[in-house]
Amino acid sequence: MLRSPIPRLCCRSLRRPVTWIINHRTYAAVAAEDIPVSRLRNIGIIAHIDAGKTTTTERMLYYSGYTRRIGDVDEGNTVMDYLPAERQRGITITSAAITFPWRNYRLNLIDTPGHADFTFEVARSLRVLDGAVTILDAVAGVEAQTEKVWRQASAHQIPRIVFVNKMDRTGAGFGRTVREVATKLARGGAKVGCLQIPVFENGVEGGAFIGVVDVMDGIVLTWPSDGKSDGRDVKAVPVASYPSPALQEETAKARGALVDTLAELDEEVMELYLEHENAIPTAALKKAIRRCTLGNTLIPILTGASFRNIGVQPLLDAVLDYLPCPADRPPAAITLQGKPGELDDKKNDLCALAFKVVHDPRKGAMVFVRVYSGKLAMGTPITNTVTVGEVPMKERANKLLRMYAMDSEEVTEITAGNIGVILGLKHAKTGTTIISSRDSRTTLQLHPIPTPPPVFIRSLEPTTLSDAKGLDLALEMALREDPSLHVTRDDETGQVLLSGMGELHLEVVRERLLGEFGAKAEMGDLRIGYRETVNGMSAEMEKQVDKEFGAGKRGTASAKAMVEPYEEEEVEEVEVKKTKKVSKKKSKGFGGAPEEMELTRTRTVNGNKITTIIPAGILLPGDLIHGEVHSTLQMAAEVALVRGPLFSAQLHATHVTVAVKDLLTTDPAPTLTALSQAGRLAVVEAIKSVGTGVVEPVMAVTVTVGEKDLGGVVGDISGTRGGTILSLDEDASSDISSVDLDRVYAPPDSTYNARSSTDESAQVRVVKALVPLREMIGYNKSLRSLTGGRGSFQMSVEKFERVNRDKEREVLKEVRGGFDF
Ligand SMILES: Nc1nc2c(ncn2[C@@H]2O[C@H](COP(=O)(O)OP(=O)(O)OP(=O)(O)O)[C@@H](O)[C@H]2O)c(=O)[nH]1
Repeated sequence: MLRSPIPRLCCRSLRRPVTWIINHRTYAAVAAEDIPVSRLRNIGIIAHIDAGKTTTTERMLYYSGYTRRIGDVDEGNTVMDYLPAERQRGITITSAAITFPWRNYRLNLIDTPGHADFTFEVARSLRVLDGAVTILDAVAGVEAQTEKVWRQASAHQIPRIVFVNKMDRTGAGFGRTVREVATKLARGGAKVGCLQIPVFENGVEGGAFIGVVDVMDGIVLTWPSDGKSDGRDVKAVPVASYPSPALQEETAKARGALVDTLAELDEEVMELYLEHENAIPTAALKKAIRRCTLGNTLIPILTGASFRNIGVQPLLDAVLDYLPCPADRPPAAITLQGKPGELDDKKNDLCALAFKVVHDPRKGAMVFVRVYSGKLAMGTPITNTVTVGEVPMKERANKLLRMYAMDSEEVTEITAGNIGVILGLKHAKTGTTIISSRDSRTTLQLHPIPTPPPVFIRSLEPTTLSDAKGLDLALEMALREDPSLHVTRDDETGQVLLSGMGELHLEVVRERLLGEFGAKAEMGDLRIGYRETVNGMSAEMEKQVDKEFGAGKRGTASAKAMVEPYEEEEVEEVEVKKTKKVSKKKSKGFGGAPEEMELTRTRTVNGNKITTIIPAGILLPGDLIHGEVHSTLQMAAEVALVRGPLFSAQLHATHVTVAVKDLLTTDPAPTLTALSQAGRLAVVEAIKSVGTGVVEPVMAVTVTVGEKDLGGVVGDISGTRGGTILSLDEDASSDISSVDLDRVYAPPDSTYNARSSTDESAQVRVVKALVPLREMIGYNKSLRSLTGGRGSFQMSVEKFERVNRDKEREVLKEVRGGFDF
């Protein structure tokens, strides 16, 4: 081990907490529009449900001077959880964005939900964040949803710091949690580094949790433990003068281990060590911590107890010191003309991503954007870009806001690296890329935000006929806000079917439709979102439509279609191909020469693949462009796939090929309408000709139980419920074997506080399994009786799977009724 004694303290380190006092000058400095990008931090707070994300965020707002009192989740008066449904339940549902100052930096912070039903909310926030703070409960350690959001953040290579919260609770274990981070979260050679160790009343030995040691600066930071303090009165004492030799010894060990880790990860530190031996300047080490964190090779770990107002200010410092500013991040990935590339953010052309839409009763649709390059000025005409072959939409950014959770401030521009809100947009929705209308790159797309497939359905009916319009309006708002919500209409019953990610998701949607959006409707029981899939490959079906669409507007077109089974792929793909040469023809009334080659476009939507074809030699009427014809066929196929012939369910894992056969009229609008109908009828016919079977959602289930309940829980899942156990205890995908725990530094856990690792009944075991959603009905109750109320579980959809004949019969019987979950 490299030796690194605690540095001799300079006055600067002792004065540090003074910078935690925010005054009005600091506020004005960071509110300025032209704040340098290096002083910006776009940060997310991510974790398992109840880890303390909102509690921590509320302290951050208080210490920054943004609020004058500390919001309390349990009393339902937080700034961040402002929806009535959130305050009532004490959980976060929608990620709130807030801007506040710390030192002379501006932080844009997003507090994300921890419940599995709202994972999409986390996914869309991660798209626009530069760094994240992962909060862990020191008693529960690394929980299932933390692992999930951690993986999501890893996919975007987002640098993270970990905050081990709730150190005041009995059973808290900092060392144990650090080791869990090393085994469950650290991937690809990344290492953990304790930037702090906890301080208890009796030093390291035990008593109440009162503070932390800043391992780098060698300062003990303590907070009053009387329960009355708001946490501003922090005491800073050099560890060398702190009356606990054990704490001094532990701090030296922690610092040595941190320097060791840095030397392993960072060449500069290794060189400095050779040069200075054991007196590497602290400033150089801190720079190395930043480099390694940004490179995702180091996971810095801090600790505290937000509820007791302990440890939040140093966490804010760490956000500034170790998490990236927008300029530290790699250029955003884009596609231009369907080809992948990187955004040139040095160019001053506007490029922004709409990552969230919220309907405010007074302000209307608020479109949250992150600006990646250039600047968005008030009143700018903007273009919502499209994929190849679609028509871009122009709108105007009438008003711009900077958000303070539910409050806002009007601004004149939003510059690169910043997050803000546009008011007055009618079309932009979650995932839309926005550029200036002067820019010709209308196919420039920042990577889309994928939406997960819905697995639960509830029907919805207006209370009276006159309430139908209000319900439609409310649904329109809900859909633009929440892309993980899907709405279909049952033509036969006139019912609206809402589908979503889980029971809680749909319940919250219901409350918002009826409460906030003022709809009057009855909601049916919860049902499983089964789907249909085609039984095989169909023959080519042809349909012609020859109709009058409005006075004198005749449209005649024919289309042909075929369907076949398809293995689902994860990412949306766009592909435009030209094939086969043919001779040219000209025809009066049609827009110029026919295309010489067949044009093919392929997309995956909703677990299905759709190929649209304009064969060579087809003449387009009027000024139609090929993209419009492709989009018409695409929409026709999508509509046909909404309802299968077996029980009117959404089709899944189906590849549709739909082609223009003939466009026989010269007026573009009615010709396209005729083509749309012909395309839909041809696809419906093709699906009917092969027939369909039932596919069911299969869930990834994580159950957390005590050691003594493990056998019963596993037996129930693999026996009664026909599930497949993937792993017992640790995450199957974690590379535990490659982590040498002897080389991971973590301080010993105080015997007073920590759960003993030999106490079998208290040992937590994690079961991971794949179980059909149908078999998870009533699981809440079963788990409660199997574990005496001590077990908990989470599930999210993993895949859809074809069911066998017997089960198909049962499902068909069942889809007419509801379930009691
Ligand atoms: N003892 C203790 N309790 C805490 C601490 N931090 C948060 N809590 C409590 O833990 C519960 C959950 O806290 P939240 O802040 O709502 O957790 P969250 O992670 O935001 O939860 P979701 O938004 O629902 O995912 C609340 O009852 C808090 O009072 C802490 O440091 N110590």
